[in-house]
Amino acid sequence: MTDHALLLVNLGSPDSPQVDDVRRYLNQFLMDPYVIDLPWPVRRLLVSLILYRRPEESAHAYQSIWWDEGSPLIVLSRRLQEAMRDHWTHGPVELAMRYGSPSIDSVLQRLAEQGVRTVTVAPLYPQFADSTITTALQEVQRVTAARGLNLTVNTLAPFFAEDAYQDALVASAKPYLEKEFDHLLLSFHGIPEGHIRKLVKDPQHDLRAADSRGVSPENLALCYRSQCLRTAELFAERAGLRPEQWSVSFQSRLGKNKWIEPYTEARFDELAARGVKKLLVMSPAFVADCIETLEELGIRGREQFIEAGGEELTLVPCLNDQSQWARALNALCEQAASQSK
Ligand SMILES: C=CC1=C(C)c2cc3[nH]c(cc4nc(cc5[nH]c(cc1n2)c(C)c5CCC(=O)O)C(CCC(=O)O)=C4C)c(C)c3C=C
Ligand SMILES: [Fe+2]
Ligand SMILES: [Fe+2]
Repeated sequence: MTDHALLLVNLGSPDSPQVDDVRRYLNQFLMDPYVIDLPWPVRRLLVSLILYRRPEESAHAYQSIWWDEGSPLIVLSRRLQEAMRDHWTHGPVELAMRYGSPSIDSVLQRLAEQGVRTVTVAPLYPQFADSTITTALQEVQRVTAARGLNLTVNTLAPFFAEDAYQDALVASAKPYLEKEFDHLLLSFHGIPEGHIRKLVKDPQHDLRAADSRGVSPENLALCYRSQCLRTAELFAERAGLRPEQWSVSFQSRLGKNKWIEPYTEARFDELAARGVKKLLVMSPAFVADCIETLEELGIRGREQFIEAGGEELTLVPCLNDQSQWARALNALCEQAASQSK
């Protein structure tokens, strides 16, 4: 059977690190109602205000991490796509981006024209959030309906607790954990608390909880923050870390709303003040390195930590196209494909 495609979906980057391309990308990204969940006129006004200054700042940040081949996120996702071609035997392996290019629209149309009948969609996010997974799957549904594509679509569920993913994560971090370090910070991308409150109706659910132990399966399935905590707890257990050796934080806050805590920026200062000199940082919300890891943590975060009295910040690379991760992802996608048959 060669008519069953695997479609990897990631977030996407600007076409170039120039201000105009960054503005266009940010406009598409931030006007997504799953990202800024305000009524259209208010969202338009807010995004226009953000676009007054942000494109220049972000372009500067993108320029500091851009590679000759392009955006690290796209280049690394392409490399993963190539690696997956050695494993996925049911048809083509494609890559699409939720924002920018290659768009979900262009890739699904091409697959349908090639005679593909079934698509297993793999959003490349270990944890669930409306601003990542829901919006990507909605776009797949929208395009399929709008273009009248005759495609059966099945999807890979959030995989933060899957053994194959956790094993790959531990294997990727092992060389770093074997060297001397004072503390491991697991920094996840943040989201506004309101995004979680909208999904988790249980008023008892604690968005400030220090761990995910008391969380019910129903709340865990909808709460991005609890899933991040659980990702870290499972990782630490497998990696044999003691509780005082690691902690969790959330980065990339945008705007004035309350985002999930603790904030990564605050943790850098606290850890340095506590005497941590050698800090390891990993980001298990991303499967590919991107501006958030390379610039926010690797450049700005390092500067901040060292100014606060730290000595060394080492970034553990994301899973990228590591062979154990490609095998693990294929096994997870095979499961997703067979469960839907
Ligand atoms: C882990 C997954 C992600 C979640 C959840 C998420 C939510 C989210 N993001 C923004 C705003 C921005 N994010 C930006 C970059 C970016 N975000 C993710 C992933 C998640 N975002 C990735 C992989 C990237 C990197 C893209 C790249 O090209 O490398 C940016 C752009 C960069 C910048 O200007 O800082 C913004 C803006 C919001 C508002 C949000 C939840 C509501
Ligand atoms: Fe983001
Ligand atoms: Fe960021």
